Amino acid sequence: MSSEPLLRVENLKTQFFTETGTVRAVDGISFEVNEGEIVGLVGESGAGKSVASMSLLRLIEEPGEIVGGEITYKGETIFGLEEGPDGELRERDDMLSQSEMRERIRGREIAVIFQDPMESLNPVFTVGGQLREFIEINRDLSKEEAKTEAIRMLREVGIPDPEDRYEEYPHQFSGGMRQRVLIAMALACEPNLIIADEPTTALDVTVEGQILDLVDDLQDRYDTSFIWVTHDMGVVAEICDRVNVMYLGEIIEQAPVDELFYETKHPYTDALLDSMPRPDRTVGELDPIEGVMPEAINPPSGCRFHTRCRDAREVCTRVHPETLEVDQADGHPHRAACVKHDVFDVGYEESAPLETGEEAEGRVGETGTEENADAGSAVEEEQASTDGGSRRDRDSSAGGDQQR
Ligand SMILES: Nc1ncnc2c1ncn2[C@@H]1O[C@H](COP(=O)(O)OP(=O)(O)OP(=O)(O)O)[C@@H](O)[C@H]1O
Ligand code: NI
Repeated sequence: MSSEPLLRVENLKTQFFTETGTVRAVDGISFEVNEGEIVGLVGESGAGKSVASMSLLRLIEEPGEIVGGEITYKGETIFGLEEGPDGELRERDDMLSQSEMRERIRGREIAVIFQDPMESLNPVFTVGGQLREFIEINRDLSKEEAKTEAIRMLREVGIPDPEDRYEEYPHQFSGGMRQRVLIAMALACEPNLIIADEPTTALDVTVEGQILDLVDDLQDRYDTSFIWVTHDMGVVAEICDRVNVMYLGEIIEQAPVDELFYETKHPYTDALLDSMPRPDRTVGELDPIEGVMPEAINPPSGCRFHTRCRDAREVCTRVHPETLEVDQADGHPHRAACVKHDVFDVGYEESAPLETGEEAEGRVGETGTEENADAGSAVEEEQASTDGGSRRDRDSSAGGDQQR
């Protein structure tokens, strides 16, 4: 991509400082959103998708904090740190202020749609009234103009009889209709970017399909960019142009959508795809991912996925892989954080296969690992980390992070 991306996220880190320790919810993620793109953020529950989304709008609350990295939107700094005279990291001067975020960015430039419309809609006011007020405040229109615009938006997102439905309360709308209202609200200020955090998860498949079609259609017409958060690879396939796969606070694979599905480079993505219902397979063939995702408070050493990985070898317990470019597709990089790829060059081929999951329990898995022959020539050096440094020195107190 030649032009500057709309949004650029570099090495973003968000942590929660809890009584039991530091939760590294987002741990150094980098990605971009270009004009008019739908970019997926996919991963299991707890991967850090929502925390990442909220960080982009600086909506992280105590005990959470963005502790590192940079967020740039249209060349402006949403978040950025620099080293002060005392050597401490501090917020950069060019970082947008809280009031600029509130008045200029949130809603107007970057809007959010949440999973549960009932949390975003007030049950005691009419749907139309809430939409009208939102438009009135954010677009400096008169009450009458805002009402006309609200009805137009309701029609635009496929609410039948919008003049009548305008007067109704949220509980009189179905789940799918409420979600349409939230999409109308997000679109109302014609933002350049909409962050949608699992907005269709609570809906049945047919309604979900309708909403995804609607978004596709609106995206065409308004050229809005989206960050689409989901745990569902089916949704990713249907709607995304490019995808970021998250595991335990990290983006472990990043590629254009077809490339991700057909040229998968990370075993976790493979496992996610295998666990997804597909028309060419019966439900009986579904292969759920072994085990559960470990706690973000004390992630495994080395590659965080090694405890569940079919391809894990001894080296994976020691080397923490960066997310490196392993291929190109349609002018976009295909990045993956798995040392089995040659660019890592840490001795994966020579390393002894690990016994994980069912193999460790004595039942040999059908995915059986490759030849054992040359195993054992361990590689000592660790992959140098390009860690941008954290704002506070709290990192070291968290424990369980010996690999950095
Ligand atoms: N307020 C908080 N205090 C402490 N830990 C938190 C807080 N909010 C989130 N976390 C932790 O941050 C990690 C990432 O959570 P997040 O909600 O981003 O996951 P997610 O990928 O959105 O999952 P889901 O699919 O369930 O929505 C989890 O380990 C979670 O427990
Ligand atoms: Ni979430």
